[in-house]
Amino acid sequence: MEDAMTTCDLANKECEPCKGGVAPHSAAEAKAMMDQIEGWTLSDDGTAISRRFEFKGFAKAVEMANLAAWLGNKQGHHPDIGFGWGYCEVTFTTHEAGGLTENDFICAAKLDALVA
Ligand SMILES: C[C@H](O)[C@H](O)[C@H]1CNC2=NC(N)=NC(=O)C2=N1
Repeated sequence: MEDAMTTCDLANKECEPCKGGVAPHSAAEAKAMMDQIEGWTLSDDGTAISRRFEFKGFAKAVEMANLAAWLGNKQGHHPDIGFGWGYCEVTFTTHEAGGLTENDFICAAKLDALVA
């Protein structure tokens, strides 16, 4: 039996271009995916995942924002990013699906791998 997908498997996948008409994960499917990523929070409505990175100072927060932006651009799947002194908050959702798809979890796992 194939063992459950792990973070490293997800991190080795590439995002599929967001095609319209793709159904988002159900809340149950999204919840099941959460144990394959580290430190992310599922939104109350189950449509997005966020991770808050905390740092001393502003420069590291900007660096993290740039890293998340670079990853999103490379994958063609873009995060929403908020940052300020001491923190950077990264959120993934699939806008074209109106919720979460595998792309969001792939990007989260890739970001986890970059900061590990
Ligand atoms: C045409 C282009 O691939 C799409 O507009 C992409 C761009 N980046 C995206 N990023 C995210 N997070 N969700 C999307 O639905 C999305 N769509």
